[in-house]
Amino acid sequence: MLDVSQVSHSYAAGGRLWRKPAIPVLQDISFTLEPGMCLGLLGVSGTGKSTLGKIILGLQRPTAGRVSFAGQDWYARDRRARHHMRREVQAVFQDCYSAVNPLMSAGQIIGEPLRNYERLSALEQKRRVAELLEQVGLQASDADKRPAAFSGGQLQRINIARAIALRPKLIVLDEAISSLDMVNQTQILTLLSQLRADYGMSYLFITHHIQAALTISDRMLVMDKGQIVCTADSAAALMSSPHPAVQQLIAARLPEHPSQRLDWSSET
Ligand SMILES: Nc1ncnc2c1ncn2[C@@H]1O[C@H](COP(=O)(O)OP(=O)(O)OP(=O)(O)O)[C@@H](O)[C@H]1O
Repeated sequence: MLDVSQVSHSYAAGGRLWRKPAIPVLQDISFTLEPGMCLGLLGVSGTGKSTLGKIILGLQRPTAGRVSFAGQDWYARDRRARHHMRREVQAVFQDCYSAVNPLMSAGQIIGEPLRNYERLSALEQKRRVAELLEQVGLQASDADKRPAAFSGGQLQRINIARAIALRPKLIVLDEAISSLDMVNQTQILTLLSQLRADYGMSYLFITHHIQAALTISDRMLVMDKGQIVCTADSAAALMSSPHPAVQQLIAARLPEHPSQRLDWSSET
């Protein structure tokens, strides 16, 4: 469904008097994502995960390579076709507060993609928003509240409701749980797993949080300095990788007390 082929990207370095060489951020990235699958994209800060996420969302044209979705090249299509493609690929970002307009109600936020893509009567729109709110564990009566009235976890549920409103085929979740406390992280992961089971959507789950990736992903890719350095289909395969980038992610999440450490090597 999603085919990322030999994607490389460099950012222009600027420079006032003379042009500095561009800074390479991604090098020769290739992978596929099948329908209904969750692919975890792991790496420490600055490895290029968000840049890759933006390229996959159609927001950043790569310097080289091809991204195709359902057989269509994202960056070769005309504007109208891209408008249609955007319906199928949605996103949830880390900062749940800046992702919403503080002056809009939750109902307006969730209803925005429906207004853009579907011609619903006011009554039908209200019914769909109420349904979406309930699907993400909120209440229909929350539709009238503004973002300031919600906690971070609740607001991220609203962002998820907006992302699933059009029943997309793929959701790019870029550090979508990273700013939440542990209880909310667990609850949102459970919600995402449930929604995927219900609707068969695919996820690209971008994170530096190895436990979260292991919880939700069918396959994991680890990036280091703009390259994929490890591909793993199980926790055991990931945890046994000797690559320093993987070991760094593992070490970053180990609890201080040895008795609390999990024996990942026995997991499949
Ligand atoms: N618009 C931009 N212009 C120039 N350089 C950029 C731009 N966006 C990102 N970069 C640089 O590209 C590199 C990769 O950034 P990116 O945000 O993709 O990494 P990341 O793995 O998602 O990191 P983080 O988890 O901290 O967001 C970094 O060195 C960053 O400074």
